[in-house]
Amino acid sequence: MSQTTRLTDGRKSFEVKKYTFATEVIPRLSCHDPECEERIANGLPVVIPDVNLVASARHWNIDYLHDNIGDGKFMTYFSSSKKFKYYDDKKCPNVKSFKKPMEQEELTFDDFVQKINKGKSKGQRCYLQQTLNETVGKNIVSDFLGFNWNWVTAQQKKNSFGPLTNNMLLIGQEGNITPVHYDEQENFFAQVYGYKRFILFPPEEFPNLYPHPTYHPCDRQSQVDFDNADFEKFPKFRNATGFETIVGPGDVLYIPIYWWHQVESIPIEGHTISVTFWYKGRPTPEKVTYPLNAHQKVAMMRNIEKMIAQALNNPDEVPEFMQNMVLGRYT
Ligand SMILES: O=C(O)CCC(=O)C(=O)O
Ligand SMILES: [Fe+2]
Repeated sequence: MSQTTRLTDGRKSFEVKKYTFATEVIPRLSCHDPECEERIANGLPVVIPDVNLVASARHWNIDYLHDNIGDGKFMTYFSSSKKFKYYDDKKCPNVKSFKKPMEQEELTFDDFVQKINKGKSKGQRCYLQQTLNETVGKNIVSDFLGFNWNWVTAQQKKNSFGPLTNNMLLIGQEGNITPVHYDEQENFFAQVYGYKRFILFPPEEFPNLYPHPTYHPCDRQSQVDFDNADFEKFPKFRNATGFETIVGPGDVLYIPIYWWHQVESIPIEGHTISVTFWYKGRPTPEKVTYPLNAHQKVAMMRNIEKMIAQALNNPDEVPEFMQNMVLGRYT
């Protein structure tokens, strides 16, 4: 029997799996609370329950979307486990031994609904992850226009975020897990339907979470499996300490750029619906201050890794090169 612990979204309480690492709770603060503004300005996560970012979509459910979302195609991932570990197709040739952890297919919404039902009998899970685009029907457009653009655009301006890159619609089956990874964008994550558990780690935790190399298809993902952590291979994972929360309908979680996150759809409402607001990061400041912060150092490591892989022009040569460069020399 695995151990469990209890977490709350501020209204309900949920029993969730207890992992090997300790966590603190991410604060839940009103959008009118100056501390909420401060956290966003300082690049710290916060759950905001009252900003009504996607209140105009509060009636979204599978049936409504089925009737209104239009005839566009929706990228859908299929996994024979609970985990949906993202990989970049373009980087697959870089690692010959790489086995794709999930399948992907572009489906109409109608096909997606049918696949959910069929997949259940085949023991396969689905996760729809599609940028909202111009193919959506007029009711969805109207709901979209009703998002709280005033608030989110004011945040973008105040915090000097770059442009909005996209709004991703996520529809997951209960129990689906997006394993721990970081993104290179700022994210206001809006929960529409059902509940999700978020486990976050700051960029300082990079050495404890052992990301795959940048040339690897699973770049930005941790190599550590929380359900089955290999402490021999990844000893510093013992030092990891995180933050966590549960978001429910109406909640917005600010996920700062380069913050690690694992996301778990809580088994309660059958499925979960979420919408992301992804923004490019702040521009590099004209006057850099030292010491660099963890997020700037991660960005620098990524650039150096990419430069080496490009200069060698052969991903197979990167591991030995990197090891020759540091092993036994900096310890
Ligand atoms: O909700 C999920 O399963 C993943 C979301 C995520 O990783 C993100 O919004 O950056
Ligand atoms: Fe993410």
